Amino acid sequence: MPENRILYLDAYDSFSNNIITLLKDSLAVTVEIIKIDDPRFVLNDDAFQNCLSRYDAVVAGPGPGHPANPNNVGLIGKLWSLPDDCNLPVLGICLGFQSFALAFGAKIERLKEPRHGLVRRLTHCDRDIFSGIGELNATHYHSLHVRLDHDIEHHREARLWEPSRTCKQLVPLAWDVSDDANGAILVGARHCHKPYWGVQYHPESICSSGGADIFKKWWHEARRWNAGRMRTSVVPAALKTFETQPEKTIARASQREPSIVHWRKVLCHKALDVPDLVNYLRDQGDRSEPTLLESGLQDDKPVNPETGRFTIIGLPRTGALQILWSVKDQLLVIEEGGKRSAGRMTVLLKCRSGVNISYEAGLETIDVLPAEVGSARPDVWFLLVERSIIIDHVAQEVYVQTIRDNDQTWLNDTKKLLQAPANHPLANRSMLDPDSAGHHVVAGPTQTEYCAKVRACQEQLRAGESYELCLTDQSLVYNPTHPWTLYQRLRKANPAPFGAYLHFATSHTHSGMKLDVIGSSPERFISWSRSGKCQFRPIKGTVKKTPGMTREEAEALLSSEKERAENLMIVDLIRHDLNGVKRVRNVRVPQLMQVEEYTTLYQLVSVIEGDLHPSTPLTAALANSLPPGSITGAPKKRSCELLRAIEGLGEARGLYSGVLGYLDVGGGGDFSVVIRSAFRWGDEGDWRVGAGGAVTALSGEVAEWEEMLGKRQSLVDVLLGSP
Ligand SMILES: C=C(O[C@@H]1C=C(C(=O)O)C=C[C@H]1O)C(=O)O
Ligand SMILES: NC(=O)CC[C@H](N)C(=O)O
Repeated sequence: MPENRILYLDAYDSFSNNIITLLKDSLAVTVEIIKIDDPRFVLNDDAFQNCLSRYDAVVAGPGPGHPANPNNVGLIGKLWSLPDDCNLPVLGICLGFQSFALAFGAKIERLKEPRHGLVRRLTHCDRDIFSGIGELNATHYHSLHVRLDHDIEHHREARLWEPSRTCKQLVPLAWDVSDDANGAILVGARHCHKPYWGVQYHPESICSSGGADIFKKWWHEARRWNAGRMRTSVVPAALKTFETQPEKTIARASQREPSIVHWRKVLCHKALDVPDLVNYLRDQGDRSEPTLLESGLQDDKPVNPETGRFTIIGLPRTGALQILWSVKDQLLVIEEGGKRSAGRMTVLLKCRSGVNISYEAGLETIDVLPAEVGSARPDVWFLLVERSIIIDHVAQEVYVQTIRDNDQTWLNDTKKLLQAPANHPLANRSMLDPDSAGHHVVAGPTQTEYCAKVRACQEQLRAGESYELCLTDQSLVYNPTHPWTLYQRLRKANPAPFGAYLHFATSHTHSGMKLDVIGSSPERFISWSRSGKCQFRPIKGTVKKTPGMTREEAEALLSSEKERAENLMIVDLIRHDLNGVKRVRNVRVPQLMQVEEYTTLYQLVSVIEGDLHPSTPLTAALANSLPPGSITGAPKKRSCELLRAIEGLGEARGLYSGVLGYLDVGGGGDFSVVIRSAFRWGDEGDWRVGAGGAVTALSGEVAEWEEMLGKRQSLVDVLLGSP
């Protein structure tokens, strides 16, 4: 274990874990994290100073808000006035840098045009922490900036590196002089004699270059300063033993023992027709409704063979085990065979089954209060599925599987059924029921309202409260037609890698709860293999397919700075979520911003992967990453708080923008983001269709409105019975 210790002060940013990982990887140090509002230290300076004495240096992190607001900087604000004998080296990043500069006389001003996810070439002094760094691309995430009152226009370039008249203690180290709208922006500085450095960009971003080098140079300077003072960190013995304890947990790998699955491979005479098969299974009387997670096809090929390879038809038994969690009443219900009991929350992550998790359940994991909702709804709903039919659309194979003991008869009968030739009972069953009358739009946003919300988001972005906000809205559509009929229309209109037809219901007679879902999501949230390789595939960046639009044209539109910035922010955010999982290794980005084509839209998609340690539960990355970053914005916590107020739905987002998928009995799992989907509670007649998009400083309000319409269109068309 390395002896050197860095304290990271976390201002609730969504990139912190990337900084921490880069520090650990490039400096071979231990990094410990304290939140800026840690109650042990905010009102107790002695305790804070005592805590600092255990570290060799501090990194004061980025974050939302303004450095003059004590709630936004918390403990970071205390660093700049430490008594001399407590002083230690600090690197401030973005908000941390702004707090440093503010403390020594700089002004903090709003940029004319905020810079969120923009990459710029820096001009640096080639000295100090920038010495020998060479060309540097820097990703910026800020709305505010530090002004030293350099009159750049009227000075020779050499003056860039001298302190200004008003801030004599701050020595500039790097500038961005490429920006016509904002003028020269200070992006690096140090104190003239105290051990404080700061940068106004994100060295850890996937699109920044030289991040590790900057950290190494800073660390070199920091150690030199400590050596000059003969300062060493004091680690109490108790802390040392505490740190070695987690090693013991490695032996827990046995958690991954798979349950016993009985299965048969089926040789089919022709490709199975999924609706025919589901129709047949639905007619089989004594069971619950089949659950369908379908990989959509176009011209008999998977729409996306990477994410949409398998179709999984689940056949839950009547009275199957279900586990439900409700955020509003904090109630966990376990139901099996019609009987109910209460249990502890920890049961949830051990069950392997079909699962849906609402946006609000995700908010609960990041300590954000959800919107006030009228009635308690299940926010997590697990359903144990013992029998299933799996169609592999790539290898063109079909499997029948069960985890029930002594289920050979069912296995054999189902195999026979699937093998039978073309004129068997499965054929031609997918006649659609006629549409029931009376469907209509019940409620939805108007353009005026939506555009006002886009502007409200942009005001928060300009104020530095967020870097990107994924604004969404909900429309209600009444259509009493059977959901299965509606799903069959949807799968034709908008075949997607994460098609879903689900009917969940509790059997309890008094407060029976029902949920219908029809979905056509293009977006994988997370999948993980039994060996612990996990993958996120955020979509961010959308272009509507207009008649005659070529892929080249779509690529040109999606390569704009606005679309790339939106995507980059979410890539960095998801890297952070994944880097925050205990003992995760090798977080990487094998695909950065590639264009993927769907039925009605072109989208920009990135892939983030990492490897879970054998001692880490396989569900850890899922649990650590809710709600999905692509439907929140960044930084996640502050953005969700702002969205709650701006969206003002007076309603939960519910399953929309939550996640839906399965945990397989062997330990793997695959979850989509619930978008391009509709859901309906049994006690309400109306389908809820959510849609939205990321708002950045560069967004146009009408374009955002149109993007939202484009995203909800296929669902609204299906629900309104349009051809
Ligand atoms: C919010 C939605 O989509 C999300 C937002 C996207 C965007 O801003 O480009 C793209 C895909 C989704 O992550 C939606 O479809 O309702
Ligand atoms: N990345 C950051 O730390 C941002 C700092 C500050 N909230 C701004 O927008 O300028």
